[in-house]
Amino acid sequence: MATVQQIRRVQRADGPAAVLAIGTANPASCTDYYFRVTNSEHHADLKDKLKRICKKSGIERRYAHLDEELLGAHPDFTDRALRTLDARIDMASAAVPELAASAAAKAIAEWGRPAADVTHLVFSTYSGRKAPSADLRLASLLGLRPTVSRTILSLNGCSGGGRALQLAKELAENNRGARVLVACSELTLIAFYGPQEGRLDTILGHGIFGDGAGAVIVGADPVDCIERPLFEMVFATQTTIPETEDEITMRLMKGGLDFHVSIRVPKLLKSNIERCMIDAFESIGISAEWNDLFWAIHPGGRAILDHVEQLLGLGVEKLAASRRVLREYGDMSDATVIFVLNELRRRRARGEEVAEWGMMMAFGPGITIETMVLHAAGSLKEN
Ligand SMILES: CC(C)(COP(=O)(O)OP(=O)(O)OC[C@H]1O[C@@H](n2cnc3c(N)ncnc32)[C@H](O)[C@@H]1OP(=O)(O)O)[C@@H](O)C(=O)NCCC(=O)NCCSC(=O)/C=C/c1ccc(O)cc1
Repeated sequence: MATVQQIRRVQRADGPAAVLAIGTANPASCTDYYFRVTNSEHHADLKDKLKRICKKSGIERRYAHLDEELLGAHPDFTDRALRTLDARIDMASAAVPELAASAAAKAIAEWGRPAADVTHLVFSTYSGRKAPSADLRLASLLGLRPTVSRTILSLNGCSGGGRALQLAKELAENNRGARVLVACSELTLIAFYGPQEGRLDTILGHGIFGDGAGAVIVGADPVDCIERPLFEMVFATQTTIPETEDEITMRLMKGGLDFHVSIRVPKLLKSNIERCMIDAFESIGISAEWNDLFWAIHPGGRAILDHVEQLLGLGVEKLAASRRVLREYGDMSDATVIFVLNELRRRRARGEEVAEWGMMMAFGPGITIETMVLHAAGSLKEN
């Protein structure tokens, strides 16, 4: 008769969890219509503020599911005082898993194994308020098996990608043979409003947030000749900055998702992230020079990247992956860090980033800091 310890040993994977494949997707249309379609041309001061934020944002393009045609059919979305949450949730309930499915299909194709080999699904979105939720719809769109073990993370905001990847790491390392699909999918339609005096968060949101989905396959002990690890997931932690509950908030109201991002966020992160990084590397007994690492920092805004770069004395190329994702897509909340990992692996494949060890960080309401130490696996390949 086997002992419980022996059973546990057999249940656990031998090696560390690794990112085995990455896919991303965005809606087709770009967002450049805000003041025109919200009939707000008369808000000259807010228009100027949005221009100032856009100019300083480091963003050139963003994508949105809510295009002019859809908004034409739902003009009430511009007024946060109207009861539009149900209509927004209905729209998001269909579109969020569909966008996730486009990203996941690319990740599964790169992975090289059938979708039915996925054993666990971790889905993060702030757009849900329904059960069964987007994870089940995604499982059905992809043809995952009925025994797939699903977890949905809701309202984790921009740190949701980091949380989902950490959960995937734990699942993969504690269940021999597990293959975890992580999917993060966000559509800003849930929080789309016309400009309003005194609601500067809306202007900030329309300056920097965009729609996107990211998917990652995570597993330990890769199968030879089929699975090719990109990044090994070596160590992960979550930290909450004390007394910052009110700095980033999200709340579902009758008129949509009400969010607040305080102007203090970049400085609060600057004062707290280095401790998380030092603690992470000390826990695994590795001493790291910050410029010797590769970096996957959540680009929640240009100011955040500037603060991190300045604090750690990073060379200009070190945050290039985060800056490129910010420039091309904006802040897509929890999906963004997956885009950064995808960009990093492209840069590695082109020889533009050669560091062996790396740091991934995502930030969200709490203020929560998700930290993961990564190790670049040897067999990097282009998408
Ligand atoms: C690109 C920014 C916005 C501006 O650049 P800057 O170098 O700071 O420039 P300025 O200091 O001149 O600021 C330009 C204007 O932006 C204004 N601003 C500067 N942060 C702010 C501010 N949080 N509020 C509202 N005005 C501001 C600032 O007051 C100023 O207004 P004005 O004097 O009238 O020109 C920069 O501050 C920046 O990158 N901020 C980081 C934003 C940030 O904290 N992101 C992390 C959290 S993201 C997050 O939680 C997402 C939640 C989310 C929720 C819903 C969704 O659908 C999707 C996502």
